[in-house]
Amino acid sequence: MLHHIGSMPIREIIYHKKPEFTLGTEPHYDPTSLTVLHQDSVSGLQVLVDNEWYSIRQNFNAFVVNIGNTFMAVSNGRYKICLHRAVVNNKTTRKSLAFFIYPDKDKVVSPPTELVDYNNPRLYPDFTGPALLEFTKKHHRADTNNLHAFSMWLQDKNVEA
Ligand SMILES: O=C(O)CCC(=O)C(=O)O
Ligand SMILES: [Fe+2]
Repeated sequence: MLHHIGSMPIREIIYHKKPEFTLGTEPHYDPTSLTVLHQDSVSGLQVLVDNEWYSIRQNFNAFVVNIGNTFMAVSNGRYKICLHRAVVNNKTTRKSLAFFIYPDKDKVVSPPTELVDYNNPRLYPDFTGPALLEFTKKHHRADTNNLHAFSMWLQDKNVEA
């Protein structure tokens, strides 16, 4: 289900219970700037740290804030994306509200000059939100070179244009 508040979509995700271990979402990075998640009292969200999956303790009174690829690019790599997935519970249906924050469509994503210097060269080229979304839809990459792959794709696209 997709609701819109201004240009910012909120999605209600319902994971119906399944008897066997099933993935609700494949491991992925969010293309957003930030994703704000509100989870009900059923656990299911997991993050990959040092090659191990850890469950995020569910807390109805808290939000989980995920850094997306756009934020990683705008911070010139200082803030890191985190691979995550949702697993389906075998006893209870789980509900999660996801609030996806994207840059305005026509804004160029570029890090502030303060974050770029000799020791911290530009990691990613300028891009727009819609270009990153197009890439994410076409190539669902869940590896740490996600933004690098996007940069290469963007270059090829610009050469073609
Ligand atoms: O259901 C969740 O808690 C996570 C959903 C998610 O990662 C996403 O929609 O990008
Ligand atoms: Fe996600």
